[in-house]
Amino acid sequence: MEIYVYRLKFKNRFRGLTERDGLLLRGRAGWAEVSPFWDYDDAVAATWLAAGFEAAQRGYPKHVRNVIPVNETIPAVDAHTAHRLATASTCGTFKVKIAEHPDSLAEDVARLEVVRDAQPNAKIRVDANGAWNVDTAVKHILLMEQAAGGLEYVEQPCRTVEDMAAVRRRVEVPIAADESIRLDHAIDDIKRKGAADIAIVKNQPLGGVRATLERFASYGMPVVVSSAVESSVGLRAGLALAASLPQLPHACGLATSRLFERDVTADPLVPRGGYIEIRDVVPEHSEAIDDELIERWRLRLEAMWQRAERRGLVGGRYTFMGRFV
Ligand SMILES: O=C(O)CCC(=O)c1ccccc1C(=O)O
Ligand SMILES: [Mg+2]
Repeated sequence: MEIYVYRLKFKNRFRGLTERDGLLLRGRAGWAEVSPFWDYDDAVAATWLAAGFEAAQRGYPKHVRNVIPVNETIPAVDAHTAHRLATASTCGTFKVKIAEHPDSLAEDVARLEVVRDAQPNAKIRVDANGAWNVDTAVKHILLMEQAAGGLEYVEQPCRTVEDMAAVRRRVEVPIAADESIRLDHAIDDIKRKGAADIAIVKNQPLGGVRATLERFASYGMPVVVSSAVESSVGLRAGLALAASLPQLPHACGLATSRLFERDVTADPLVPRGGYIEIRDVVPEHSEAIDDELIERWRLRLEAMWQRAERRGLVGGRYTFMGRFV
């Protein structure tokens, strides 16, 4: 297996980041991505590695559909930019990032109003990334529901399962769990406490397509497959997961390629008419990468590979090829 480092630039700041970097794996079955964020430790990163290793060596399980409905992702940008992004989109569902800083309510409301103005018939969902306490969540959700003229769901309004459950009892808008699943692996607690209506699932943090599919039956609620803002190589794995689920009642959060200035391919996985068609992706581009970043990835890969090997998630040998060109 050959492993390369890639780097891409965001058009607008996303999750506080201006760029995205990670590893591209070429295995027996094809290309795959491993791109844990830098704030994750080696134990967490090993699970992300398992997802990419499996995809590169074994490919993906059988699909039950070839096109995946997706949401447009509107980052926490100013109202003018949000309006432009929403107008340009062919998607029937919009996910609007909100609550990016403590005083963001007025900006959040304005962003939702312009998205609704640009897309009168679309479904709109919001993602608070766990920012609120229970009272703030209840208050803001009601205001945002008004601003958006209805919300499909609110993703992770509070950080803890208890608070999510409390909010869910007090608002009618459905609640989706993301960080509670992807970081805390608390699906059993979510079910026990009645904390969510929908589960957000992400391929890399959950350890790959097969591991996530196996767990799906026990979730007991609809799932939405979302990206970890990967390159099109990583998005391809998310599409494979969405394509293998027995039911897919909601649009998936996989339309994130356009958040980059330029993807790893000139033919990226972007929606047409609100759907992404599934196909393999062969990378041919990365932004320039300095030696220091290459060295950081080389060391991190060694550490996560050791961890994953001890857990029986990877095997054999790899060749670290350095920067991808
Ligand atoms: O779901 C989407 O539309 C985009 C993906 C996304 O928002 C995201 C991307 C990287 C890390 C966290 C998140 C998140 O859903 O919170
Ligand atoms: Mg989220």
